[in-house]
Amino acid sequence: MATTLHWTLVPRTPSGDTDGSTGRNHLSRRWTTVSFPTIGHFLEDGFVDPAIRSLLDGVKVAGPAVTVRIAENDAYAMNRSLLELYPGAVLVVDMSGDHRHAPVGAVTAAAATAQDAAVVVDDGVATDILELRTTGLPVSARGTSCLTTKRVHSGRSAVNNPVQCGCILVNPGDWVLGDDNGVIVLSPKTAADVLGRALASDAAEPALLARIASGEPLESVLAT
Ligand SMILES: O=C([O-])CC(=O)C(=O)O
Ligand SMILES: [Mg+2]
Repeated sequence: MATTLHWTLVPRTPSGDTDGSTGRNHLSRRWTTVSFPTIGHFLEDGFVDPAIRSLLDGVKVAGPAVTVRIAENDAYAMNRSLLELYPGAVLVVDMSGDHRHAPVGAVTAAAATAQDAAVVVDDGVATDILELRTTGLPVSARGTSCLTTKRVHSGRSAVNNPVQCGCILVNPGDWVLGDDNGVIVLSPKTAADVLGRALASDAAEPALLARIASGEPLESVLAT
């Protein structure tokens, strides 16, 4: 079955950054050309627990993080974080270790879509999977459940603070890259450093594959 790639919009930052050469928008456009697994050839840190997987197929997105930590089933914290989203942003949800209550579903996805957010990465489960597929908003999560968050407040919830997601520390504004392979979180500096190296590696790979396909002895193709 054919799959659709869901690319992020080029994000507009809350401050209206439209930098054409070195800013966020420029980086976002360049992320669309790099293979995310190539980054795994260069870095050891920033790779979110692979148990957090895209619930939709054919997803490839990149955008800056808006974060929320949800404690004690607090659905209101999720609502507050939805109000902080901006075009191209990635909502990163820290469930404080709760992998039973789903903070993301049809209503959340509709609100995130209304804010032109790119994707939701949820260190917990999601719900309303049928509606999520229809909405088309990419959501990465540990799985699905019918048990949801509740209309309760928790003083331990927080929006746009550093959070943990899939054993990775995520700061608001970090780059979040996600595709069907998994999710990567990079500080702006690391992201800027690795992008050129990853693009160069991708550019070199077709020649390597062509040498293998042409029957060249593997001893001469593969470094030993
Ligand atoms: O309210 C929740 O906890 C999640 C949900 O069902 C929705 O966003 O539709
Ligand atoms: Mg729902």
